[in-house]
Amino acid sequence: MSTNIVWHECSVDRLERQRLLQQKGCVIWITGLSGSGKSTLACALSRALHSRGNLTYVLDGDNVRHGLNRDLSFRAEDRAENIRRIGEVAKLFSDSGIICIASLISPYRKDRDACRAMLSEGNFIEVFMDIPLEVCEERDPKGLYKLARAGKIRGFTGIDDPYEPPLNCEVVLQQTGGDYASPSDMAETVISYLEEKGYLKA
Ligand SMILES: Nc1ncnc2c1ncn2[C@@H]1O[C@H](COP(=O)(O)OS(=O)(=O)O)[C@@H](OP(=O)(O)O)[C@H]1O
Ligand SMILES: Nc1ncnc2c1ncn2[C@@H]1O[C@H](COP(=O)(O)OP(=O)(O)O)[C@@H](O)[C@H]1O
Repeated sequence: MSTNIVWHECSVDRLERQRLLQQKGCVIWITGLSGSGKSTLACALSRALHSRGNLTYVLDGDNVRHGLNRDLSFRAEDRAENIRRIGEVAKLFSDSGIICIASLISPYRKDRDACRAMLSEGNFIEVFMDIPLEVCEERDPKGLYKLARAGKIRGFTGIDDPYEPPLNCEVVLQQTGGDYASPSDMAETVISYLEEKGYLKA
């Protein structure tokens, strides 16, 4: 525990950074099962916003586990710590004025809500990839569901570990008609939300 520490204020503040970037910093938190399309959406969204002149940064669970979170496993306490750390880093990015896109399973509602509580009202935009387990399992791009079904991976989300869907999130992406929206259509849905809420201007 850190004790005897005092916050040091800097004269260059969030508003000035946002004015420089002509946008508002925020966190877009993409949650969903493995294979639901979180990373694909994160990259499509980052690309689409970048093309419009908006500065973004993607924090992908898989990628952050290669460095900052390499010491964490997939048991509940370690997932909670993974989410907490990514939440704290995302908060710093949003304070810098950047649109931070965090894409990680983040299976527990309590952990996601704790990240929401770190940010000011409105600055945590939760996006739920509402894709059924059967579809994710059918996609299985890394072959992990197959390993989990064979008992070669224990505690795999959706198979023998829980996923708690959001109850009240800002954006839900799901099947429309008989088909799934393309990643770029999904990115446009999120961008429309950001535009409507005024994040894409200072
Ligand atoms: N046991 C278990 N359960 C779920 N996922 C597993 C597991 N073991 C490894 N993987 C791979 O790790 C990726 C998920 O990492 P995250 O940091 O997003 O997970 S979490 O938010 O801490 O739950 C996840 O990546 P995505 O498929 O992109 O979601 C998997 O490739
Ligand atoms: N909107 C989509 N429609 C159809 N397939 C998709 C869509 N988004 C992603 N995919 C495919 O689903 C698989 C999993 O996507 P990925 O982004 O890696 O998911 P996650 O990060 O949630 O594990 C990949 O093979 C990807 O090409």
